[in-house]
Amino acid sequence: MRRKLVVGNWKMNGSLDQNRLLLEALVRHLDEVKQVDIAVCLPYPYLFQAQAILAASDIAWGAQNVATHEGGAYTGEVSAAMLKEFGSTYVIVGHSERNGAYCESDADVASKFAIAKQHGITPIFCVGETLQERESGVMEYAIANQLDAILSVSGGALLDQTVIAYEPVWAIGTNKTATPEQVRAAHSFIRERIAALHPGAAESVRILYGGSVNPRNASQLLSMPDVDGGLIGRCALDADDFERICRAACKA
Ligand SMILES: O=C(CO)COP(=O)(O)O
Repeated sequence: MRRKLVVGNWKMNGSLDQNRLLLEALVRHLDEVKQVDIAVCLPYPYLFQAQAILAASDIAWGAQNVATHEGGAYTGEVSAAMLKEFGSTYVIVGHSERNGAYCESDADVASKFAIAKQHGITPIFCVGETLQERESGVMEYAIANQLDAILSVSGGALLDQTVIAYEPVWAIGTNKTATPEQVRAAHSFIRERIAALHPGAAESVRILYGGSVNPRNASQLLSMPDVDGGLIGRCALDADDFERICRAACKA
């Protein structure tokens, strides 16, 4: 039985003052929510602050990206070892906002995934189709390609105990949530694809849905078969909304 996981992706939002209020509110609101795992992935400069405020709680924290290299002359990059020093449990890799704007390749994402695992950080690997791919009927092909990039570099065994987020690009930040049936179909496709290569990993990997999840649609989306939680953008920036989504996940 997989435990549900709800992760807030704060993206490039926050300030020391805003974060303190939000993190302290999350600690208070979520103190008694024990049935699901909860985490926030915030911008690098605030990992230290998250560590200070969340360490005594059950809420985990992590980053939104990681370097493909261990260290050295890579201006502007942040290594997995550095994330680990600040207590990061998770790191998001392959988010579509990075693939598009920063030209991250499948090979880059596969390296990030592998290096995070080597440092004991759980990668949250994002996959998902564009609207054009869905409308032209190649959605499964697109997702399979993204998955295979990881499977070919890391092998199925590395997927054990990791997290995949299905985030249809057209549903991110748009209020166009995928329907429960679309979510179910995509999640079951992802699990079957992994099972074909590595049945053990397919059972343990948690598959989250991300894309315009809010307190009103969370119960239905998160209770679909093969959905093991959510990756939440905008609604993770509001303590009440995030709490309601976490509570919905408990009942899902
Ligand atoms: O990109 C997302 C999470 O990684 C989803 O963002 P929204 O929940 O704001 O649509």
